[in-house]
Amino acid sequence: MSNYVGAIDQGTTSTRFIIFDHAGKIISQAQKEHRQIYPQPGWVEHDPLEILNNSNEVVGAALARANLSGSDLRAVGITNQRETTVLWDRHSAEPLAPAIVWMDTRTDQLMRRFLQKREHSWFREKTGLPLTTYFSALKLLWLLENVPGARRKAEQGDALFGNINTWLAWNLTGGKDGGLHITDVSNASRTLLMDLQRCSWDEELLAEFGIPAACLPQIVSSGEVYGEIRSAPLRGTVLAGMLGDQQAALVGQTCFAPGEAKNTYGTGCFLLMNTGMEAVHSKAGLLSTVAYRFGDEPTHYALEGSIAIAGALVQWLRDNLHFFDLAEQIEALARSVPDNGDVYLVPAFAGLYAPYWREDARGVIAGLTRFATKAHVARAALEATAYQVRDVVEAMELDSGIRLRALRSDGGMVVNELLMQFQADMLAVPVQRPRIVETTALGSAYAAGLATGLWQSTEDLRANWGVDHVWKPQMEESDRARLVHSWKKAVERSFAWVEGN
Ligand SMILES: Nc1ncnc2c1ncn2[C@@H]1O[C@H](COP(=O)(O)OP(=O)(O)O)[C@@H](O)[C@H]1O
Ligand SMILES: O=P(O)(O)OC[C@H](O)CO
Repeated sequence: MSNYVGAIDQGTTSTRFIIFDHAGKIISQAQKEHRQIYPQPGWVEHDPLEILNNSNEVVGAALARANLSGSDLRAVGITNQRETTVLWDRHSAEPLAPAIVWMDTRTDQLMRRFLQKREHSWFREKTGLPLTTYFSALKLLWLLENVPGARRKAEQGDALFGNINTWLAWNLTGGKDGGLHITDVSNASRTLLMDLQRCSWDEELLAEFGIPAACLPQIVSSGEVYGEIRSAPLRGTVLAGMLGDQQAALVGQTCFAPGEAKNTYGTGCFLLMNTGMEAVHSKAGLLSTVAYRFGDEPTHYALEGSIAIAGALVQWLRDNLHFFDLAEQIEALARSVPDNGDVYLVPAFAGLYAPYWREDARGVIAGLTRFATKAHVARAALEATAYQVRDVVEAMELDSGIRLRALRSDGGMVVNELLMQFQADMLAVPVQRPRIVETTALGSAYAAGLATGLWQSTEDLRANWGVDHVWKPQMEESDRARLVHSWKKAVERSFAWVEGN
C-alpha cells in the first residue's frame, strides 16, 4: 500500500494540494489563488465553482509533477477556511449564491435582531461561541432569507448547506450522483448550530434561527474512511480526513497534549491551545471549539483566539493603497525605518474579533504626524499582527492559567523575519518556526493517514516535528510596555465607529 497521502488545503486566499510521505516530507505541491469578491462595504464573497475548479487543477498539477495518479495515494484529507458558507442545489450541483466568506459582516443587522432576545452567554453555553457575524448560522440564514426559493428548497432537502470542506467532499465523492453530504466535528463546531458537548446539531438553536435540519450535513469524525473519491483526478483513492484549517495546523504542529499551542499567520491569525477532552469555557473573550476527533477516539477541544485581519492587511496595502507589488516587499519597506515613528494601525476591517468582539469597530491609523511616511505605515501594519497576537496570548493565559513558554508559529507570514522578531519581543517568549511550515495541509494528511494506518497514533507523529528557526526576545521591558500602552490606546480609538449597535 502506498505511503503517500494527499491534502487539499482550501484557504481564504488560495488552494493548495500537497503530497506528503511517512516522514511528513513534501513530495509534490501546487497552489492557485482565487478571486476575492467585494460587492459592497463589509461583504466578502468567493465563487464555489472557481474554488472547486482550482482544487481540481492544483490536484492535477501536483500529481503530474510527481508522476503519480489518484490510485498512488493511500488517502486524501481536506482542510479548509472555516465558517465560509455555501448553499447549493443537490440536483444541478449549482451554488444558489456566491459563498459568504467568514469575515463578511453583512449579517450584523440579523445579529442584532437575535441579540434583542438572547444574550451572548446563551449561545456561548451551547456552542462555545458568541453570536457574531463570523460564524455560519447567520450567513446561512441570510441566504435563506435573501435568495429567492432558497428556503423552500432547503426545507425539502433540495438545497444543501456546507462549509467549503462539505462542498468539496460532496463533489469529490459523486456530487449530484450521490455525493456524501458530511462535515467533520471541527468544522461543525464553527457553525453556531452544534452542541459543543454532544457534537450534534442542536434543535433549540435550529428552531431559534429557523434553519431546516434537512439542509444540514451529517457530522462525522475528523479522521475515518468516509468513502471513495469518484471524480478525476483523484479517482482511485479514498477521502479519509477533514479538519478546519486552524485545527489542522494544531494537528500538523503535533499539539496533542493539553497546554500545547500554535499560532497560524495567514489572511487572519488564529492561536489555538489544546485543552484535552474538556471544553474550557472562556472568560476572557476566546472561543471554545472542537480541536479534532479521530475515528472512535474521544473528542479533543481547544481554546481559540481568532484575529480577522493579519496577512489581509498586507494584501490591502498592496492592492488598495499600491504600496508595493508583492506581499514579501513589505519587509524591506518596513525595515527602511528604524521603528514605527509612533504610528499604529488597527485593522478592524471586520470589527475586532478576539478578545474584544467589537462589531462596531472599524480600522484606524493613529499617531499620524508630518513625520510619518509610507514606511512607518507599513511597519505599523506588520506590528499590528504582533500586537493582536499579544492581546490574544494575554487572554489565553488568563483563561488557561498556563504561562506560554514558546510560541509555535506557521502560515504565509512566518517568512517575515521582522514580524517574527517583533512578535518574540512583544510576547517576551521565543517564537519557533517548525521544519515543515505547511502545517495546515500536514494536519489533514495526518488525519487521513491515521485513518488508513499510515501512522498508528498521534504519538507517532511527534517524531516528524522539529524546529527550523527560533526568534528570541531582545527588547527591554520598558520599551515593550510603552509600545503596548500606545497600541491599546489605538484599539480604543477604533471602537464604536459603526453607530446603532
Ligand atoms: N513576506 C510576507 N510578509 C508579510 N505577509 C506576507 C508575506 N508573504 C505572504 N504574506 C501574507 O500571508 C497571507 C497568505 O498566507 P497563507 O497562509 O497562504 O493564507 P491563507 O491560508 O489564509 O490563504 C497573505 O495575506 C499575504 O498577504
Ligand atoms: O484560510 P485561512 O488560513 O485564512 O483561515 C481562515 C479561518 O479558518 C477562518 O476561521
